[in-house]
Amino acid sequence: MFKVLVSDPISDVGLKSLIEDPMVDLTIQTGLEKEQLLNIIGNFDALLVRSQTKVTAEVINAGKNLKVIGRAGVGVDNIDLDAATDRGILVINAPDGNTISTAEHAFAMLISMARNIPQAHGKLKHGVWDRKNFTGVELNKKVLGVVGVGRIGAEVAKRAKAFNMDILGFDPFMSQERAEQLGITLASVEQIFEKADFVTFHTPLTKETKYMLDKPQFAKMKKGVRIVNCARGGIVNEEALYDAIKEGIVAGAALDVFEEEPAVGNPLLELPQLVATPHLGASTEEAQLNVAIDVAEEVANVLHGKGFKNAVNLAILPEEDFAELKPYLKLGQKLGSLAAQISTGRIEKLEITYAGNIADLKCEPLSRYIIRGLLSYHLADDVNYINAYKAAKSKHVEIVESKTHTSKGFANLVSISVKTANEYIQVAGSLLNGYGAKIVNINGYTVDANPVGNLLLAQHTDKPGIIGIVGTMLGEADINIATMQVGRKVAGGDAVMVLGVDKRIPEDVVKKLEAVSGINSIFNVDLQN
Ligand SMILES: NC(=O)C1=CN([C@@H]2O[C@H](COP(=O)(O)OP(=O)(O)OC[C@H]3O[C@@H](n4cnc5c(N)ncnc54)[C@H](O)[C@@H]3O)[C@@H](O)[C@H]2O)C=CC1
Ligand SMILES: O=C(O)CCC(=O)C(=O)O
Repeated sequence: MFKVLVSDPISDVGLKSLIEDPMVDLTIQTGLEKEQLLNIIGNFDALLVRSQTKVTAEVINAGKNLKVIGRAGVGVDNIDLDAATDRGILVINAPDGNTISTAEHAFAMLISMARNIPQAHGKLKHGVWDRKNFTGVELNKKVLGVVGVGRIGAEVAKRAKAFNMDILGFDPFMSQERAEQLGITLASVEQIFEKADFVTFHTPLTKETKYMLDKPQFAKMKKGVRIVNCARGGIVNEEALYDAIKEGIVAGAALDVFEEEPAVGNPLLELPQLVATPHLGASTEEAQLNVAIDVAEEVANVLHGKGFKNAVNLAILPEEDFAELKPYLKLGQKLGSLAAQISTGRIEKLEITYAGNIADLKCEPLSRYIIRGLLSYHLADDVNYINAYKAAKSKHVEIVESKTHTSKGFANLVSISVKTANEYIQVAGSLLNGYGAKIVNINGYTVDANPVGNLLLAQHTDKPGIIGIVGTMLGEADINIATMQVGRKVAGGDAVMVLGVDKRIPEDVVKKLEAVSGINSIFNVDLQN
């Protein structure tokens, strides 16, 4: 008998596959206090949650019998994935079932904000017939910027087309062809922020998207811009949004998500320009039924040892598949992440070459780690070891793998080339006997860098003084340089500098470094995870 606990309100019709399973003993107990959950979780093989239950490391460690955690929805930010992975507990989600509901909610928020519907409704309910203070704006012919054109962003764009809006879109994986299909003009995030009358966010919260709309970006926006965020709190910096509203840059904001939830007491709620809902994007009968069906079926499959589609972590790696490759896996993931962080433009193709003695191994598991490293920089937990090839296919990234015994003097060499719409990036790494994993080549320059922590990568002209200036600027910003590597092809030509630094370099320091004469580009690379 499998014991399954449902600890958040999840549609019971959707749970039918579990309720009717003779091998499943289902307990539905919502609103549990932390201590209550800790006391009972040890009895269960599976836990099903929405977003209220905080599945912390403490809960996971108390779940001695837990085999699977199911999230009825997309985001898994309420589940400690590392703790689950460490314990070999599979985490699955239901990414497709709430797309339409969330897109409709974002659109409802956009229209209510444009026409001041919640504010006017509130006044009328309190007996005030106010027709003077609620003049709105039309959507017709306005520029809508869609940041993140995945499942939900694409549905929002379709709806905006029906309202005759001009749509600018940015997504690191959106091709020209896909943009044309959706009637979207491809634009950079900077262009969107500068040109849009409305901006709506539909990305996950990642290191890259955290505070992507902040004070410097607000300063460049059109006066009177309106902002929608129905994705995740923290994509828009709330403090900066508050100031931008007060300064009259932002005419309205519609938020379904907040940096801290429940957002009761949030200062933004005091502003009349704010339209807010308490994380209701997926709260429709249809979405809740869909996600419940998806997650219940997947959990039942896992418990019965059958196949499943939507794993979020790497809990069940078949060890025998990768025993010999194990030392390379982290290196592979870091090479993928490095390539993602130093490339610009839509990723179109990933070529992986295994050279030297690694060419004799069955390298598919390593390729999965490389793909994961490359794609997860943008897709966060949506891509993992299990779905890596599928995620690449769904984002139209071509994967080409090859092997050779010619390894440029290294016993083993893992090289990856990433073709984007703008450029061609190459990085390579090796496991060096006695030294561990190293990045040994970046865009044709020989380097010797540890694939860990924070790196500063500068492409520059090989001339006296540059290294000193960089060192001084970092010193002034209180950033300690742990390691330093310089590579060049010819004296006086193009060169690359790779610095290992003890903490992430703030964006204002990066901007100053970019302005140094002789420095062509700067990348602030994070290889911590
Ligand atoms: N308010 C709510 O109740 C709900 C909120 N969500 C949120 O909406 C988000 C989007 O969901 P889906 O569309 O289903 O996910 P998705 O994975 O289909 O789309 C996300 C898109 O964001 C893109 N992206 C990543 N980094 C980016 C960047 N820096 N700039 C521009 N685009 C970037 C990705 O390439 C991807 O195409 C989820 O991550 C979740 O946090 C999802 C469902 C309900
Ligand atoms: O369960 C919910 O209502 C939250 C939905 C959500 O934010 C998600 O699926 O990412």
